[in-house]
Formats: sequence, structure tokens, C-alpha cells
Amino acid sequence: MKVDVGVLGPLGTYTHQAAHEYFQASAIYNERQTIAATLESLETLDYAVVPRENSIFGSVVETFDGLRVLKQGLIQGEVVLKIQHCLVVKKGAKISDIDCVISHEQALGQCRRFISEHLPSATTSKTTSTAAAAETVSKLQKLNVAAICSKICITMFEDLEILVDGIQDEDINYTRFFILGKDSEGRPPFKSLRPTHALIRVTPSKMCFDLAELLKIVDLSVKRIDRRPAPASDPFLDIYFLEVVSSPHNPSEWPEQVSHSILRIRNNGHFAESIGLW
Ligand SMILES: O=C(O)C(=O)Cc1ccccc1
Repeated sequence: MKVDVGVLGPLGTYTHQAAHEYFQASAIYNERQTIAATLESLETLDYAVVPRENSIFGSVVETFDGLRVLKQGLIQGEVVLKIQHCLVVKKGAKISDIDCVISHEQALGQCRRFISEHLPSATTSKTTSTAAAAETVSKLQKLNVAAICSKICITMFEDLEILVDGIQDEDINYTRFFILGKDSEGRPPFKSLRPTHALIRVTPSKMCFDLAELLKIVDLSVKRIDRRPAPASDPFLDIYFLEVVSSPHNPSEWPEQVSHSILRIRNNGHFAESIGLW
């Protein structure tokens, strides 16, 4: 039986491609309009895939904002995808016709140099996804808007063509995606028999918070720290996401090591939980 996977739509986004790389033909891909809605789809679907960070433009803010309030499921895997962006236009449009470039903010951020060198007077406008940008250009009756998206999008929308291929600021451009899942009881269906990563979400107590102290208490190898404002809290009280990895010398008992670390954080008065183990 196929599993139901929530992805950022419409079909043709990089998130859809990353999900396909992980699940191949064993899944039904359910389009959601935003990253927030993709994470919320875990309330009804088996899995969801969201972009985590990009090697040029960094962390995906909308994903971490959604992870602040994640109600169902846990991160149980990751996929790394090489990203090659195209400037896509309505068939027949020339670069001199373009006065507006639209895409997901990550794609606009990964192509800043191309835009400033080749389309210096064009305005930019954010869309909910790269494929949504392609869809918008396809629906327009005018030739002045270009989308930044994957070359797959021109197979989805017949009246589009690629004007320039490979417009990202660096050739080496990768995005990491998180695979989140749950079983029918809402528990994560751990695929990974030997997990090596975890994501710990920490809401520090208001009193005397010191990041260096927190890292000492965590006492695991911390590979990444992301930080977003805590919703409906005191001003500048933040939620921290600590991506921790097991030591290559001691990978066994990793889930226990993570649990102990979380207990230490809680014993120091902070709120902490694991939202991923993979
Ligand atoms: O909009 C998309 O296609 C996404 O999946 C988000 C994104 C955008 C740019 C690079 C990687 C992921």
C-alpha cells in the first residue's frame, strides 16, 4: 500500500523532487500551498517533506517557524538535493521584456547576483513556491514576468520555456530536506535502525538564560543552531533548535544519549523535547 506524503505544491517544486527521491513510487504526493500547511498535513497524512537549509541562502525560516508549533510527527530522515535554477518565461519572451522576477524567497536569494547583473531594474516578488511562480507566469497574458524554478516546471506548463539555465550564484548549490513521519497512533515510524542525528527544540526559561551554559548542559556534538522568536511570549524570548550528531566512536545508544541530554536541559529549568531522530 502507498503512503500519503504532504509536499509543497504545485507538483514540480524542489520539495516534491526531494520527496520523490526518498519515497519513489511508494507514495501518493499531496500538494499543499505553503510550507506551514505542508507541516500541518501531518495531522492527516503519513509523512511530510520540507526544505531545511540551502548551501547558498541558509536556513528556511518558514520551516523553523512551523517546527516551533509542530503538533504531530517527528523528523525521521533527510534528503540532500542538488539545486539548479532556470529563468523561465512565457514562450517568445526575451530578457529585455522582463521587468519582474517571481519565485520562492529561497530561490530569489540563491540567484541574487544573476538578478542584479542581468535584470538590474526588475522588481522581485515572493511566491509560495518555485512551481507556483511558474504557474503564475503561465497564467499571465503578458511577457514581462519571469519565474525562477526547476527545469521540470516547463514540462508541467506547456506555454513556458527556459530563457537561462543554471542561474544560481554558485555552481555548488544544495538543499537539505527533512522527512517527517508518524504512524497511525501518531508516533514516528522510525525507519532508521541506527540514527545518528537528532533535533532538540529548547524554550529557555526566562530567568538567567546563557547559551554557553545551555551547550555545556547539552553535552553532545552540536552541528547547527537555529533560533526563531517564541510565539506569544516575552519580547526576544527565542526558541532554539539544536541539531546534534552522535560521535563516530560511540554511535550506539544514541536515542538514550539524546534522552539524557534532554533531561539535563529540563533539570536546569528549560523546556526541551526531541522533534527528530534519524
Ligand atoms: O519552492 C520550492 O520549489 C521549494 O521546494 C522550496 C525551495 C526553493 C528553492 C530551493 C530549495 C527549496
